[in-house]
Formats: sequence, structure tokens, C-alpha cells
Amino acid sequence: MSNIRPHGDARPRLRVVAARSGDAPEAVATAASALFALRDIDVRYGRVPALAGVTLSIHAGERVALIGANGSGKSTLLRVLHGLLPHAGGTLVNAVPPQAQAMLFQRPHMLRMSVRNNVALALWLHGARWRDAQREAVVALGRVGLDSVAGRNARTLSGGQQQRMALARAWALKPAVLLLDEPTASLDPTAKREVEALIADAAHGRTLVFASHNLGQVKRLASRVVYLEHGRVLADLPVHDFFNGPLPEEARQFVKGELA
Ligand SMILES: Nc1ncnc2c1ncn2[C@@H]1O[C@H](COP(=O)(O)OP(=O)(O)OP(=O)(O)O)[C@@H](O)[C@H]1O
Repeated sequence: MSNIRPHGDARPRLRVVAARSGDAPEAVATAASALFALRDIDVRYGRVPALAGVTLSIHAGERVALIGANGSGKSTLLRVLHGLLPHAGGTLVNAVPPQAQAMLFQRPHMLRMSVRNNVALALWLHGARWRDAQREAVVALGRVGLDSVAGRNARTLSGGQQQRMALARAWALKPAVLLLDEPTASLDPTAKREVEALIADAAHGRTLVFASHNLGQVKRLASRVVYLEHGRVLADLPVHDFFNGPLPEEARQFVKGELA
């Protein structure tokens, strides 16, 4: 489910290191008004470092693209933001109530039930009555063009349809924050365009944080780009500056390689 958080045993073994003391006063002030404020987040999966000293704040209405090579820490950062990975005191402030944020995973989880009930169940788990949940599910599926398959087993949907269903499921919850992990990664060009248009629509009035390897998509959807390498933030810039201004050499090489 896009919004369900797994319990203890499903989690990898982690070490989350607390922030260093002595943060600059202006950094604390910026963090205070942020939806998410991360200070020196350091995450390890057992012995594997996934994030190292990540410091960033995300404010309401931003559309933040996370980019970087495979294994650079994008999914881990999204999971930290969604509260799926534990953290030690004071390093992460999340001002968003858990029910006001939804996450789409690279491969959305489909329950073996109808498309409509997959969406309705998420709403029901958020407190809606079952009948209302089903009605709202149909509306959400209509918005992503899946009304004609609402009665089908969700596991029979194509990859593009599954992503659309997952978007409808997240969208139906009316989250203030949408976290998307490579939402169009395995789709054909047509489905990519369609799902991207739906994301652009869903992002209106919301805060969007998404991981992507598609720099064209980043230019179209993002207002800000965070470039990660080996779990570190090497660049954090407005989208125009990222693609037009000077970059750290590693980020410049990455962009050159991705655009080649
Ligand atoms: N469950 C896990 N157990 C052990 N190591 C993990 C686990 N998940 C991620 N890692 C490691 O943590 C690092 C960061 O992985 P992460 O999935 O966050 O990167 P990513 O930038 O999202 O990669 P991709 O672009 O391939 O999706 C990598 O070295 C990865 O191998």
C-alpha cells in the first residue's frame, strides 16, 4: 500500500547517528519553518552506508527531485522522510502528520482484490466508512483514467496501469506531501508521459519529493534538485541553477553522462 508503514521485523538493520551540536542559528531558523528538517542524517544498512551527513530542509509547495547514480541513497532518503526508517533524537523534524503524506514505491504493492477495493482499502484504513471509501475510490480512479478496469483484479494490470492505480490510491488520501520513488522507471514512453502528466496534476497545491533518473522529467516537474553521491548531498539548487549554473565536478559529470 502506498501509505502503509511496515513494522519492526521488516526493517533492515540500521544505525542512525545523531546531529552534531552547534548548528548555525540561521540553519535552525530555516529548519523551524520547514515541513522536513534533516540535520546530519547518517543511515547504515548493517555495514553498508546509505546516507552520510545529509542536511536539508523541505518547505511547503516545493517540488524536489532527488537524483544520483544507482545506490546513491535516493530511496533511502525518501524512506527516511516517510518515517519508514528509524532515526535517533533531534536529527529529523517532520512537521507533516503521518496521514497527510503518501509514498509511491518503485514497484507499487497490489493486493489480490479489485482495483477499486485496493484504493478503497487505503481510504478505509484512514478512517473512511467502507461505502464512502468505495465511492471516493471510483472518483480517484476516474481521475487517472482507470474507471473501466475498477472491477478487475489489480494484479492483472499492466505496469503503467499499476502506477496509475498507485497514484489514485495516494491521491484519494488527499495528502499534503507526495513522495515518489522513480514513479515512471519501468514504463514505456507513452505510459511515462501519461503518468508524468498525472503527477504534475497531483502536485498542484502539494509538496512533491521524487527520485528520478530521467533528467527531462526532472526539468519538467521539479523546482529544486538535490544531487546525491554515495549518500551525500553534493548539490542542492533551484532547478534552473542546477541545469544552467556551475556544479561540483561529480554532479557535472553525472548530468553530462545522463544527457549523453
Ligand atoms: N535493504 C537494504 N539492505 C542493505 N543495503 C541496502 C538496502 N537498501 C539499500 N541498500 C544500500 O544502500 C545504498 C543506498 O541505496 P538506495 O536504494 O537508497 O539507492 P538509490 O539511489 O535509491 O538507488 P537506485 O537508483 O538503484 O534505486 C546502496 O549501497 C544500497 O545497496
